[in-house]
Amino acid sequence: MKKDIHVVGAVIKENNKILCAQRGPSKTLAYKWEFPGGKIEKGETPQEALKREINEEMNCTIEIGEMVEHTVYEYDFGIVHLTTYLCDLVKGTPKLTEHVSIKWLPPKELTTLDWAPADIPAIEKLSRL
Ligand SMILES: Nc1nc2c([nH]c(=O)n2[C@H]2C[C@H](O)[C@@H](COP(=O)(O)OP(=O)(O)OP(=O)(O)O)O2)c(=O)[nH]1
Repeated sequence: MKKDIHVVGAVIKENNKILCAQRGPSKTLAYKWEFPGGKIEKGETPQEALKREINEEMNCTIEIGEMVEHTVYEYDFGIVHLTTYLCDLVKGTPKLTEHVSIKWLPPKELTTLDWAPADIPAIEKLSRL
């Protein structure tokens, strides 16, 4: 049986643009675009996990708002349960640490990137904003 992987992603919005991050070459889903975030650890709420991940990954602090989308997507390596939240930056500027590239795009241009398949429902919702 495939393992269930519970993941949270931050849709960070500033000046009507959304932060998009590109995965590195040595990762699963190499070079795909995603929302910064990661796996929820034991005992964490989704919100706690997301704040921790953004702190670790991008060196900044966020405030978490409404949920955007929840999707379940079966990859060959496991079943990803992805929940995305609208977020505001409260401290710091997102830095490249784990990702090879980051971009700020207006919602309507999000579909121009090659997103991880689990993200597509969120991208479709956001691109209609
Ligand atoms: N952070 C994030 N992960 C996503 C998104 N969409 C999506 O399918 N994923 C997948 C990629 C990973 O398999 C998993 C998140 O794991 P992670 O971010 O903590 O770990 P990782 O990059 O080191 O991944 P891995 O190489 O260990 O699989 O969820 C997304 O928008 N954001």
